[in-house]
Amino acid sequence: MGGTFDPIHHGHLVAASEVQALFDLDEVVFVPTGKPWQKDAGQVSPAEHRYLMTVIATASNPRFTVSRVDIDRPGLTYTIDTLRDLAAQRPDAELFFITGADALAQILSWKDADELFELAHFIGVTRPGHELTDNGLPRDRVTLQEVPAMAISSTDCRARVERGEPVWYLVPDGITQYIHKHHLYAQP
Ligand SMILES: Nc1ncnc2c1ncn2[C@@H]1O[C@H](COP(=O)(O)OP(=O)(O)OP(=O)(O)O)[C@@H](O)[C@H]1O
Ligand SMILES: O=C(O)c1ccc[n+]([C@@H]2O[C@H](COP(=O)([O-])O)[C@@H](O)[C@H]2O)c1
Repeated sequence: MGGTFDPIHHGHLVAASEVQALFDLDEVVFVPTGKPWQKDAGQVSPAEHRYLMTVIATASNPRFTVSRVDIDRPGLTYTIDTLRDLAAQRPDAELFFITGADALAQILSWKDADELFELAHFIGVTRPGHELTDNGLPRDRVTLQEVPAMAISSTDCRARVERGEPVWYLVPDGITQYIHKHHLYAQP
């Protein structure tokens, strides 16, 4: 599962857990982006903070791991490179890329979109406020999957912290503590 994870929240974790169980996946690899090219670079927290929060949030699940491939690769982050790196590290694995309905709708604008579908099967999960459609996508390489709806976004979590509002229970407890300890999201 790729994402900016700024911060990781329970929407990500529920989606990953549900897909792991339904597709009987051996491992869910969370891959924090290095430099997401479709997001404003100045607005994204340093990669090491996002990586560490992802490690903390996933530590208790034996099937969840975190990969540094995107944050250690210089330059902008493209999923085509993520999948090539993961495939090289796990030559025998069948790869699935878990993504939200909003990201899936944009996938044809991603770098080397055609080749993406050769490297992985894409699982698009429901996300409140975004319709789940696979228009124009190869049916045999994309599966749409309903997961329990969690109306949580990283944008909202950041805004809540900035306004001094709680994010308890939207993110794992360790993430709330990490955000406060490191004064993320422009807290006073
Ligand atoms: N509540 C949610 N339910 C299901 N999928 C989600 C949810 N939140 C995010 N996702 C999906 O997880 C992936 C990574 O998301 P990302 O890290 O960008 O989080 P985000 O909450 O969308 O962040 P932001 O609000 O900063 O854009 C994306 O594919 C996104 O669609
Ligand atoms: O490869 C691309 O061109 C591309 C463009 C936009 C997003 N992505 C990937 O989609 C995932 C979710 O991205 P985001 O920005 O919604 O956090 C993450 O793994 C990104 O690297 C990939």
